[in-house]
This record gives sequence, structure tokens and C-alpha cells, in this order.
Amino acid sequence: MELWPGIWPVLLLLFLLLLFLLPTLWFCSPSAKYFFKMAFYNGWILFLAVLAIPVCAVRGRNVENMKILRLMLLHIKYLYGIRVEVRGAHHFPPSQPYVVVSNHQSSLDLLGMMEVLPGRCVPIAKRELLWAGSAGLACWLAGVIFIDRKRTGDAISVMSEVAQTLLTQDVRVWVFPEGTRNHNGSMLPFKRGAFHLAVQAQVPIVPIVMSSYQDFYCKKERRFTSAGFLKTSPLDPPPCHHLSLRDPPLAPWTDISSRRNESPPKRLHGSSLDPMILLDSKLQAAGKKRLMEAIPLSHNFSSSSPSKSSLLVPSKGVSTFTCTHLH
Ligand SMILES: CCCCCCCC/C=C\CCCCCCCC(=O)SCCNC(=O)CCNC(=O)[C@H](O)C(C)(C)COP(=O)(O)OP(=O)(O)OC[C@H]1O[C@@H](n2cnc3c(N)ncnc32)[C@H](O)[C@@H]1OP(=O)(O)O
Ligand SMILES: CCCCCCCCCCCCCCCC(=O)OC[C@@H](O)COP(=O)(O)O
Repeated sequence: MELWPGIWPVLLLLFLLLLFLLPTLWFCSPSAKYFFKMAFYNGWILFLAVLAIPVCAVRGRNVENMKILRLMLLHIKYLYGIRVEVRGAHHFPPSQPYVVVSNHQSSLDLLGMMEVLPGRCVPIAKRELLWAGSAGLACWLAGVIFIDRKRTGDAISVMSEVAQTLLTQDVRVWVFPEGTRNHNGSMLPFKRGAFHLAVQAQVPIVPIVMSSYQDFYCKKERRFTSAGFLKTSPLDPPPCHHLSLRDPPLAPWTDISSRRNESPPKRLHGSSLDPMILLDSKLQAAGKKRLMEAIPLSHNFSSSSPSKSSLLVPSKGVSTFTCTHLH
């Protein structure tokens, strides 16, 4: 009993110590700053999810709930001083189902994603996210599609169901075809699911490239700097690759490859403290290149349905994919 009064000064001392230590770490240690920022990022999302769950639960699991999550997440970029610029939003087909494919650098992609997320669009996510507490539940309520990456067969059947849903319920799907986060400046080989999905549902693929975070964020170096940086989330200008199995073959890939070395990064504001527009043309080029490599590969997949697979095998040297829209 006598000990209790003594605990308050200790707690007060600890509190003062923290009050001194945290700002010191914040200003002196970039790693600590990185840690705090990421911890707050995750914590804040978990907190927002707690608020979102009851609102979303009214409708049950419903893709329309994604609008609520989107609105609730849009402010986070301001907390981090990240400016998001969207380019080429008009490349989204106006009102039809399609598959979005995008590069995946880190969980910060959520910010760019929310900025451009079209209506009735649900991401495909690894199953583990479902267990991320309130965030997992919020994702489930918003119709996020979960796949078990270790069980290819199961993942394929989920994707096949999604192909049906795309058409019957008029939804769009967002896939990170690298299948995991990748922050090395290039793109990992693409997984095939997104392309199967688009062909099965006969819908266009809309590629989106998010510029490199390297300038302000690097997980390996534990670096997450403040002020004066920008994240750009451009929609890749050359655009919707319509999967047409009937149209006469064109040579879309040569068109796109000639655009690979387009505009160098631009700095629109002079001062280093101003937000910078940094359109990472290399990553864009890598994205396009990968798309070029990956999309035709999906011709070669085997399908259990003979009629489908014969449709998908192009005649010799002919691409069945036509690019309906180039910027
Ligand atoms: C207000 C507060 C709110 C708070 C809450 C926060 C809210 C936020 C809201 C929302 C945010 C959500 C954020 C989500 C972000 C998450 C990101 C991630 O989790 S990224 C990881 C998961 N994504 C993927 O993995 C990509 C999709 N993966 C695939 O498509 C793969 O292809 C997969 C899993 C289906 C199979 O992967 P394999 O590793 O086995 O490799 P393969 O080579 O692609 O496939 C193997 C064989 O299967 C065939 N195959 C694949 N898919 C097929 C299909 N659909 N039909 C037939 N065959 C198929 C392929 O052709 C291949 O066969 P052959 O080698 O070609 O013969
Ligand atoms: C129970 C408490 C668990 C706490 C976990 C904190 C979770 C905070 C929610 C953050 C939601 C952010 C959504 C982005 C998800 C993301 O980026 O996932 C990574 C996967 O794409 C790829 O995973 P990997 O293969 O591991 O790179």
C-alpha cells in the first residue's frame, strides 16, 4: 500500500523522459523517424477502420463500401506531406468492367490507389491481410478479394469466380501482378492471374504506374523523410489494352515500345521544399515493358475449357491483343 504513492513520481519521470526522448529520436535518428511514421501509418489505418466498420456493416459485404474507405483514407497524404498527382485519369474506360494492373512498392501504395480508385473497384489482396485486425474486417466489408498465394489452385478458382462477378455485378478489379511488394526500382516478373482474369471476362486491362518513392521512402534504409517530397501516381498514358480475340491484329507493342524513353522526370516547382513532381519514367518504362512481356504470355496458358483455350491461342505470329487506345 505504501508503495503506491511512490509510483506516481516514477511514472511522471518516465513520461518526461519519453517527452524528451521521442522528439530527440525523431529529429536525430532517421531510422526512428521511419519507425514512428510507419507505426503511425498502420495505427491510424487500424483506428480509421474501427470507425469505418459500423458504417460499412450497415450494407454488409458490398463493393460500394470501398467508397467509404476511400473517403476516409484520402487525408492521410496530407499528414505525411505527400502530394499525389494523377495523370491520364481519362484512360479509365468510362463505364464497364476492367482489370487494373499496377506496380506495388509498399503499403504506401494505398495512398495512390485511393486517389485513383474507380467506382466499384476492388483490390485483390493476400489472405494474410484479412487477419490485420480492424483493417482486415474493413477490407472484407468493402469486398476486397482475398487469395491464398500458397495455394495456386484455390487462388485460381477465386479468380475464376471473380471473372464471373466482373461481368454479372459490373465490378472492376485491381491486381498487383507482381504478387508482392517490390521496391527495387524495377518490376518483378508478373504473375499470370490478372491476365487470365481479363481474358476470361473479356475485359480491358488498364495499367497504372505509381512513380518511385525512392526520393522520400526506402524500407531497406529505414528512410521516410518529411516535407518537400511528393509521390506521383500517374496513370500510365498508353493505355487500355483491350483484349480482343476477334479484331484484326495490330502491332500495339511496337507502338508502346517506341514510347519507352519518353519525357524525363520534370520538376515543376523550383525550391527543394516545394512538392516536386517526379514522374519516374524509368519505372513507367519498366512497367510498360513488363506489360508487353506479360500480356502476350497469357496466350500460352492452358485452359480446362478447350473452346476457350483454342480462342486464346493466336494464329502464328499474330497477336490477338489489340491496343485500342494510345495517348
Ligand atoms: C477507413 C479505413 C480502412 C482501413 C482498411 C484498409 C483499406 C484498404 C482498402 C483496400 C486496400 C487493399 C489493399 C490491397 C493490397 C494488397 C496487395 C497484395 O496483397 S499483393 C499480393 C496478392 N496479389 C497477388 O498475388 C496478385 C495476383 N496473383 C495472381 O494472379 C497469381 O497468378 C496467382 C495467385 C493466381 C497464382 O500465382 P502463382 O504464384 O502460382 O504463379 P503464376 O505463374 O501466376 O500461376 C501459376 C500457373 O497458374 C496459371 N494461372 C494463374 N491464374 C490462372 C487463372 N485465373 N486461370 C487459369 N490459370 C491460371 C498460370 O498461367 C500458371 O500456369 P502456366 O505456368 O502459365 O502454365
Ligand atoms: C492485429 C493487428 C495487425 C496490425 C497490422 C497493421 C495493418 C495496418 C493496415 C494497413 C493496410 C495497408 C494495406 C496495404 C497492404 C499491403 O501492402 O500488403 C502487402 C502485400 O501487398 C504484399 O505483401 P508481401 O508479399 O509481404 O510484400
